[in-house]
Amino acid sequence: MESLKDYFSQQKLYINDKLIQYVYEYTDPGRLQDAMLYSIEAGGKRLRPILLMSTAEAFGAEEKRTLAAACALEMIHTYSLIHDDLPSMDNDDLRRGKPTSHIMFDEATATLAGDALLTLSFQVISEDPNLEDGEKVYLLRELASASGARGMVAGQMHDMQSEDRHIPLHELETIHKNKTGKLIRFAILAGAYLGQASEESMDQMKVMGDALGLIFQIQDDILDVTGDADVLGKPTGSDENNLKSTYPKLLGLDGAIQQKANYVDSAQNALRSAGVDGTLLSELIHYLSSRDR
Ligand SMILES: CC(C)=CCC/C(C)=C/COP(=O)(O)OP(=O)(O)O
Ligand SMILES: C=C(C)CCOP(=O)(O)OP(=O)(O)O
Repeated sequence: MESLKDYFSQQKLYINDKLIQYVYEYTDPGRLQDAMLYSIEAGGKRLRPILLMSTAEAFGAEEKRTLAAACALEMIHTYSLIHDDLPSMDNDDLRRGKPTSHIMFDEATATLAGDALLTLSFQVISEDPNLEDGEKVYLLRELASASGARGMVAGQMHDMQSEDRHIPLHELETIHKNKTGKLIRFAILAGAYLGQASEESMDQMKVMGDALGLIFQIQDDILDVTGDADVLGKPTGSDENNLKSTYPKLLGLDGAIQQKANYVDSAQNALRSAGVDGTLLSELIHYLSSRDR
């Protein structure tokens, strides 16, 4: 197999082309389209669509059947970052190594570009010619649930409400499971579903998806303390500045690293039990837990 880096670059190109194609196909020239393209083209590792497509591949799904869900997921993720950076939320100036949308355009345009990416995500799944109607309903339901008022949006609300106060570890974990974990869980779930995984395999993949979401967020918290803003493409130290509770703050840096290692074990165990060729996914777990992203 080619190296993980080559695989990533190849998948990224493929996903980027399709994302841009969708924006042109479903929007008209003008400021809104410019703002949507600006954030989509600003970069980003495309981890969520890559996870979705890699899981689908492990279960033998045809690649063309995975692209709409993969791009929809990245659109929702990109919208969430645009809104997360707004002055009313984290008030950040830099994202993906570039000025944030509200700095480049203005606050109203950034809000609307986020709204348009969110709604476009549901449109591209619902109109995809490679999916059966039942599959579309499943994907739309799971994506809405992962991103909505009991998913990512709930996590963001809870996160904001926890600023400036000490919260216990179980509460921090609930925030992360919703804010970051649910989209990552969707990537794994949707990939396994499109590959027609058995019920038993789906159950294991859900466990893996939950663990991976926490691994991802713990690493993000760690990098906010130890990372390099130039490598990350966003400021470091913002959790400290916004007085946010994080794993390193609650457990200390070593404790956070240990907690992450526990979740890596759970994710790898669940993957082994899923009865699938998990070579690539296993490498991805390792990559997500260790990379200077
Ligand atoms: C509905 C909305 C707006 C959801 C935002 C979800 C999200 C994961 C934001 C980034 O979190 P972060 O602030 O911890 O990360 P970063 O350091 O990248 O800003
Ligand atoms: C959920 C969090 C912690 C925000 C950043 O996510 P990524 O690290 O995946 O950001 P991009 O590569 O997509 O910019």
